[in-house]
Amino acid sequence: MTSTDASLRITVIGAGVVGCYLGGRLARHADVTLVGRAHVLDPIRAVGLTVESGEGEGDRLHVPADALTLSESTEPVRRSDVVLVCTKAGSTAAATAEFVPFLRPGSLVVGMQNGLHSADRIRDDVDVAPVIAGIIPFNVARTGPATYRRTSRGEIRIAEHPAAAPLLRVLADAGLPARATDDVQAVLHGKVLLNLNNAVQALSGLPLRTELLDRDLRKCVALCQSEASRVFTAAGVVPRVPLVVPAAALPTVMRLPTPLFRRLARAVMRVDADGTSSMADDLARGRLTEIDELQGEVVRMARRLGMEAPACERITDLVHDAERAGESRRRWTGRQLLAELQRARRRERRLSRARYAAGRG
Ligand SMILES: NC(=O)C1=CN([C@@H]2O[C@H](COP(=O)(O)OP(=O)(O)OC[C@H]3O[C@@H](n4cnc5c(N)ncnc54)[C@H](OP(=O)(O)O)[C@@H]3O)[C@@H](O)[C@H]2O)C=CC1
Ligand SMILES: CC(C)(CO)C(=O)C(=O)O
Repeated sequence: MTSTDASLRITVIGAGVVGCYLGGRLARHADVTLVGRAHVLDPIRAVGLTVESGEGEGDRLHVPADALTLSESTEPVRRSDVVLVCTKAGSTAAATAEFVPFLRPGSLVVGMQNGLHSADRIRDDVDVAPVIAGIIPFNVARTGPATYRRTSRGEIRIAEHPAAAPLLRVLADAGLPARATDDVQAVLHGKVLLNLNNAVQALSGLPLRTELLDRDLRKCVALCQSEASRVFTAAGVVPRVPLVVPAAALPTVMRLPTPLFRRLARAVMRVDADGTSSMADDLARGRLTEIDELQGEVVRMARRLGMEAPACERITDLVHDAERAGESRRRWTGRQLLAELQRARRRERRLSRARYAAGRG
């Protein structure tokens, strides 16, 4: 532990793959409590928590169970300096309602979820403490009952706030590159651009690496990204993509459509052969996904601006279909999914020509 921040008390609300990875890395440098479900905490109670990055032996940490506080109730928030909210978007409101009664003035709440509005929504329900956004740019996978592996790289971003300084210090002590950002909206939008890949990967049912090696699936992601980029530009946002990735040469098979896609691919190509996105994980476990915060958010923004985002809209519908279908959901090949998105775009172009003609007639 560092002498300065050893006493920083951090509670993770929603200890799943991201929360356990962060908690495990931070445990030697802060007083960490993981609040989560029994199916996640019991294996940790039994054997301790292991976190690794797959980047060498030295990067594997074992945290004995008694070096953490593990709780199924949010009551430990009562003594927290920092609360990291790591639930999925759909569980955030309920989780916030559970921890807010224990929140003490002077603590800091950080919403770590993907999507644009997580911190804003938490802030609506919190009046005793500042609530800021944090962005996790890397992917984490559960590789054993109590083992969590970071499968790609990137620097955590935390919205600039004076109360965030101790958190940034312990993240650095824990070897988790992290930086304050003065334009968190730009980074949140940049992260959404990367996460547009999640739905394509989840619909394909392929591991991330295999998905990114499929030319047609890459085109599907690029279609969504180009729609989103147009919408974000129209909204006056210049997204900052939160990736710090060495410019490693990509496999030659990957002739990639956009510079943005190349950045995603460089990060993800370092992923384990069978790494998947958080959305695939949700579908596999029969849970609702975060699609409404990703492609769904692009569609909502587009509508507000009088624009269309047909590929994002079609993907949103397909992921909702997959949520409903459960195990019998369709696994889309690249060719099928690309044809589906191109059809949606052609349909939209026809409609827009008809609207234009009707407007002139
Ligand atoms: N996985 C990844 O690699 C990345 C994920 N993210 C983002 O981080 C966020 C978290 O993702 P991830 O870690 O994958 O999600 P997980 O589903 O793995 O973890 C969330 C955990 O929180 C639990 N939970 C929900 N509500 C409560 C509650 N009220 N009290 C206690 N526990 C609760 C969930 O249980 P239950 O399932 O029972 O609801 C689940 O176990 C998401 O927004 C995701 O998009 C960002 C970057 C990478
Ligand atoms: C895998 C990645 C990087 C994008 O698909 C991700 O951020 C996630 O799993 O949420």
